[in-house]
Amino acid sequence: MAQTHTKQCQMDHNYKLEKKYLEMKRLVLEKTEELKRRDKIIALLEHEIDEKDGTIRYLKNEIDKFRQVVKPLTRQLIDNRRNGLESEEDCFVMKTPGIENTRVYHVGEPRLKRTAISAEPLSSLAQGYEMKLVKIPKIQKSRELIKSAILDNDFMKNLEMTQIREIVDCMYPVEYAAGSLIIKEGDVGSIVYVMEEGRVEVSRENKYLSTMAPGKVFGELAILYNCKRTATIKAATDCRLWAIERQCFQTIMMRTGLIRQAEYTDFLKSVPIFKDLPEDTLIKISDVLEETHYQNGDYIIRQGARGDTFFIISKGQVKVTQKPPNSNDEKFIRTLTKGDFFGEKALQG
Ligand SMILES: Nc1ncnc2c1ncn2[C@@H]1O[C@@H]2COP(=O)(O)O[C@H]2[C@H]1O
Repeated sequence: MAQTHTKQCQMDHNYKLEKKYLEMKRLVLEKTEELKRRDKIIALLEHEIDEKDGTIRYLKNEIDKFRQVVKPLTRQLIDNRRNGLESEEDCFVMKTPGIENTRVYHVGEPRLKRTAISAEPLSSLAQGYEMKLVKIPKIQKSRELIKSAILDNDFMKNLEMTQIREIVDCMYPVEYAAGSLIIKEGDVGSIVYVMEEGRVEVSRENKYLSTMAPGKVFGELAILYNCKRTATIKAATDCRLWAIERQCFQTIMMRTGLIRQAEYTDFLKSVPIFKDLPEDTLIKISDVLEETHYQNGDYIIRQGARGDTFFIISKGQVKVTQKPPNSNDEKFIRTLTKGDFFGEKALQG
């Protein structure tokens, strides 16, 4: 009897132990699964951090590039001020012809005041820059690569599509062996490159800045801003690049500028108040005209705001309204159409 009782106790004990063991096993499995889930989250977060680090590095380099071009321009501005040139626009002359005409305002984009104006009319700049453009045949894949590299570059993405197409047409292939020097910091630059194959390393004063892979533009700053090469670029592997010479690049900029100048001059001739002005005055006015787009319902000028822009309508209609004092209701005054102008008080200073 006592033996049976002991056996029963032993069985109960074993049963409890087994139950506990199974419970522990379940817990271990649960925790292992939990750990795996957490490891996955950690891996995801680490990947996100890596990506963000990459973006930060990229943005730091973009800021660095902007600094490189702003520095000499600011220095020039300060020097000119010291030398007695008062007006900001008199001092701030970008020497690259046509560049100032490459900005395209997209619908809905807030309008910015032009900050860099060449003092010389386009027509005089054209002389000496115009050259015959030679088109280099290339496969569609390379054409796409060059185009998307330009559109990916903050300094070139605002070029017009016709200009981008011509740059794509004119780029010619060049090759550099691993280790060779492509651009030397401080040199006078004459070529803009697009990477097709390989990797290049960018450095300044022997300090590493970044590595560039296919689909990137480099060497654009010296050509766009007429400054010395802002960094050194070496081929980290064998590289296949596309290149375009400064003169060819400027001819493309110039051509579009001149075509636009002719279009604007023609437009001004169709506006009654301008039509009797001499041709050279019309050309000067067309050099400083900027095309701006507004969507239906957008306000162009607000009553009471300080005006600094004179507008001529080239397409569409503009409604003029006025709020009488002590009233919130806008009273319709008139509708203006093509050739009409407004904001003329801005011209009187
Ligand atoms: N911080 C940077 N990161 C990446 N590229 C740069 C940086 N600074 C300059 N560059 C590129 O290096 C090129 C050197 O010649 P450029 O100054 O003509 O144009 C420059 C840019 O294309």
